[in-house]
Amino acid sequence: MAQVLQKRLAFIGAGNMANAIIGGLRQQGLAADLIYASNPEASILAELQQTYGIHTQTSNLEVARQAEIWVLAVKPQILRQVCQELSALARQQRPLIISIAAGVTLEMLGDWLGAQDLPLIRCMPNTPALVGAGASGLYANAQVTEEEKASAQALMQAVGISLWVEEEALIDAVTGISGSGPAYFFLAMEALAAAGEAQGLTPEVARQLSLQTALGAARMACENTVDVAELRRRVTSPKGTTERAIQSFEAAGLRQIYQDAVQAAVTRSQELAQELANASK
Ligand SMILES: NC(=O)C1=CN([C@@H]2O[C@H](COP(=O)(O)OP(=O)(O)OC[C@H]3O[C@@H](n4cnc5c(N)ncnc54)[C@H](OP(=O)(O)O)[C@@H]3O)[C@@H](O)[C@H]2O)C=CC1
Ligand SMILES: O=C(O)[C@@H]1CCC=N1
Repeated sequence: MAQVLQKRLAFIGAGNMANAIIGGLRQQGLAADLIYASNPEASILAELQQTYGIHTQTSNLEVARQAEIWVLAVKPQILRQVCQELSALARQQRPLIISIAAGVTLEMLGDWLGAQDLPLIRCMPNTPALVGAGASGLYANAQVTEEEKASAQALMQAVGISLWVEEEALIDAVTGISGSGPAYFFLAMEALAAAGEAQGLTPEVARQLSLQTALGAARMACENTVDVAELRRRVTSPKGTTERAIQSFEAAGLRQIYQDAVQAAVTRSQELAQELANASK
């Protein structure tokens, strides 16, 4: 965090993911004065300004001009246009540019920014950054210095864990596991609460039991040195209730369901890259 504290950050695009990172950074005590954000919609910026006290502008260029680190946080389909808008400034100012867009490769970013020799990082964060429990994967191009890597690492570590991957293509895997992953667990919580209602619990009791169980299990898994499979076994009494439930999950092919779902997300990330490459031609 100390490294990042000295750098000004510009978030280009202030939607869900930028909000989560900014909120997490503010909660961790990063000075509001060091954070800038741009978005076309002024009302979104007014809310951000009010909640977090950061600098906001509708102009991407104005915000980018202020910062040493740019976080490109627009939808993949908008990123080309945004990069082209920022390309001259990027070449003149040479900030560290971190893209969080799913599917957009470093090569595409370089093309769109008009230079392949800019320091670029692909980062795949997730929304639990908002509560300091994010998980990010990072990959840097050869132009990124060790000091810049440390800044990116410090930035993302301020809002959770941050891990480097060895090949750029593995960012697609990170997207399928942790980028999209919070939604998988939210779905599990929804489904467990619905099952509770089906068993006669009130919606509120079912919701609270489902959420607290998810929180408790996640905390035990993260805070314990014991393997998760062993934690599961400790809940599963021989001939007891959990055993029946786990048998039901296994019979329904839950492990394969996870493999297929992650593969679907990874494939979509690769498809996005292809679609964006085709659109650039
Ligand atoms: N949401 C998530 O959990 C994760 C998202 N990501 C990646 O983060 C990126 C953003 O996703 P997310 O936050 O969900 O999307 P959002 O749509 O919530 O945020 C994108 C923001 O960019 C704004 N925007 C649109 N055009 C421009 C422009 N020309 N210049 C500046 N800002 C613009 C949008 O404004 P408006 O709404 O007014 O158009 C919107 O507020 C994506 O590339 C996604 O792949 C990565 C990891 C996780
Ligand atoms: O759904 C998406 O495409 C983005 C990327 C990872 C999470 N949300």
